[in-house]
Amino acid sequence: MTEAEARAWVEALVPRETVEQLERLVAIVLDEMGRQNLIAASTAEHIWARHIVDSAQLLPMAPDEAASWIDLGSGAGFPGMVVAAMRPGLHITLVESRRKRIDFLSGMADALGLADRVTVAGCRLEMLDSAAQDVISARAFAPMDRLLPLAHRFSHPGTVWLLPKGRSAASELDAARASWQGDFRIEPSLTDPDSAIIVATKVQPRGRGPKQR
Ligand SMILES: C[S@@+](CC[C@H](N)C(=O)[O-])C[C@H]1O[C@@H](n2cnc3c(N)ncnc32)[C@H](O)[C@@H]1O
Repeated sequence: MTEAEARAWVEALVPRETVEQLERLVAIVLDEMGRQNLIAASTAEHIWARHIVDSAQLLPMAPDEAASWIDLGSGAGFPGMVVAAMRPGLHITLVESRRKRIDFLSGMADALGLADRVTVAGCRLEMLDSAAQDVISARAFAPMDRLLPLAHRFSHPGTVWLLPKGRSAASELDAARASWQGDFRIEPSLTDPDSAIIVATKVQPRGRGPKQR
């Protein structure tokens, strides 16, 4: 997907004000790159395809009625801040443990006018109080067999898990299935033929009955 195609894809999906908000997000991330390594430098020239659309492509996979979303290891705000900009009505928690990135995310939420719907949880996920969420996302955070035990306490029986992965999607899923059950599927990525998104629901440890909300 070229940068022009990526922008056109976004423009077809959201109103002009949201596109402008995403333009500000892009400018803020690129400006911060002089101070900290938020995204791989090689991807900066392709930020609309590699980061904006790569994040936004999760939205159609999330239920329309979702009201809460937690993004694990948000880094520069991908995918969580993009989702917050594109889906009004959602409350999003961005979990990030590195001080400079926490400050960056808080500043960006303020600058984009999203601070009332975005909570930056500036701590390690392991330290965050449990709170069930309708959607859990995590891009480049941890392999599934480490992520599911860490994050399962943020789920309820209807939670949708959206996990962008590289080539490892199928092998990670196989490994996780040894200890976890649920409805799992792998969706192709729009932005990279070598990548995929694991979509999961009803995730629970093997051998345990349905978890009560
Ligand atoms: C490889 S980066 C990915 C960032 C972003 N999701 C993306 O795809 O561009 C992983 C991020 O997770 C954060 N992180 C790693 N372990 C964490 C933990 N246990 N709790 C919270 N954040 C964590 C790191 O500080 C880093 O910003």
